[in-house]
Order: sequence, then C-alpha cells, then structure tokens
Amino acid sequence: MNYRAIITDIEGTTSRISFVTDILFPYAKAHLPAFIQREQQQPAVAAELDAIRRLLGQPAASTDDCIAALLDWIAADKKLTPLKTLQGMVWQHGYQQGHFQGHIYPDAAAQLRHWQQQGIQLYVYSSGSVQAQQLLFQYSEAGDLRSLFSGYFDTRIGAKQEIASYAAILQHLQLPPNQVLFLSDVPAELDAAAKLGIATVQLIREQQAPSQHQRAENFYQIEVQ
Ligand SMILES: CSCCC(=O)C(=O)COP(=O)(O)O
Ligand SMILES: [Mg+2]
Repeated sequence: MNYRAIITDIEGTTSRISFVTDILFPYAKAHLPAFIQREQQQPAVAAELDAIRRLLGQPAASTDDCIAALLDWIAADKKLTPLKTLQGMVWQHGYQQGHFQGHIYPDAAAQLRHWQQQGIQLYVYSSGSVQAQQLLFQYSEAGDLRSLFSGYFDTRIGAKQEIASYAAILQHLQLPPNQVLFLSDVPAELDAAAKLGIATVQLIREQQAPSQHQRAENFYQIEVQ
C-alpha cells in the first residue's frame, strides 16, 4: 500500500457535486451562447465547433445548431470533449471575475498537501477539461493549489468508464498499477481502473451508492501507507 501516485476525480471526490451542477453548469448555460457567437472565428473555438459537427454527423450544422446541441448536452450532463473544452473557456471568465471560487472539501486540500509532502505524485482525472481542472484548483476556496499536482488528464485520454483510459494513464505515469491509487465517487470509473490492478477508494460524500470498492467518507479515512 505504498503508493507512488494518487489520481483523483473532482466532482463528488475533491469537490461538492452541487458546485458543478448548481454553479458551473448554469454559468456555462447562461454564457456559452454569447461566448460562441462572439469567439467563433477564434481557431480554438472554431476547432471545437467542427468537433461538434462531427459528433452530430452534420458537417453543415450552423453555429446556432451547435449551440443548441451544447445546451442539450449540458442538460443531459454529457461528458463530450467539445462541450467540456468550451465550458472550460467560459468558466475562465467566471473565475477571473470572482463570480465563484472552486469548491474543495477542506479534508481533500489538507490530505493532498500531506501526501505531496510524503513524496506521492498527485494527478487529476476528470471529465472537465484540463483547463477547467486547473481553473478550479487555481481559484479554489483554499487558495491556488495547482502546485500540488504533477499532471492532469481529461476525456482526451478517454472516457472515465473505459479501461483503456486507465491503461493510457499508467503509460504516462510509467508506474505499475499496484503502486497507483484512484479516488472517485463513481463505481463504474473505479471498476474500470480496478480491472487493470489499480487500487481504488470510493468517496461517499453525499448520497453516492456504495459499491464493492473500499470506501471513505473523506480524505482523512484514506490509507496510503
Ligand atoms: C473540472 S471542474 C468541472 C467538472 C465537470 O465538468 C465534470 O463533468 C465533472 O466530472 P468529474 O469527472 O470530475 O466527475
Ligand atoms: Mg466524480
């Protein structure tokens, strides 16, 4: 149980689900349409609009069609890379203007600091884009926590319920699976990691349904040594 690396999920694990569902998602819903209309010629935004057209199977979809698809996907909490990428761009403004701060449970902030001091490498794996992850930790209620992390993974490496995503992360980490611990509140994500031999702990912060994975109500209950 001497882990060399810990990978953590965000929503429901380091951070309250309602911060994402009640603050971030409504902010994106309110601001994405105008952001896309304004910035659609910007190469980074244009590339995501093309990715949306590919996902829709509609190469000629208008900007309005793409916006309508994005709003549907927000409502359905789809973890699609173009949506997540564009949400991250919009949230940047919200954080920078002080409209909100990233929620992090105090136990998560304290233990992540402690584990880093113990020499454990810390990584984030979230469906939110890497930009969104970095913003949440930069503008967190506990201050700028970005220096805690050695790396960030998002849906570009694969979906969180796919075994192949964890294989690709292990490849990046260059570590055997039994030296890596993955923290998440979602059993299907933990199942995928565990199939490769990665150690798992399920966070039961709120109403999450328990699974066969080892469980913790907060980060203080997680044993790493
Ligand atoms: C990175 S903050 C935004 C969270 C988000 O968009 C999301 O979909 C949460 O997914 P997670 O994999 O962290 O549960
Ligand atoms: Mg989660």
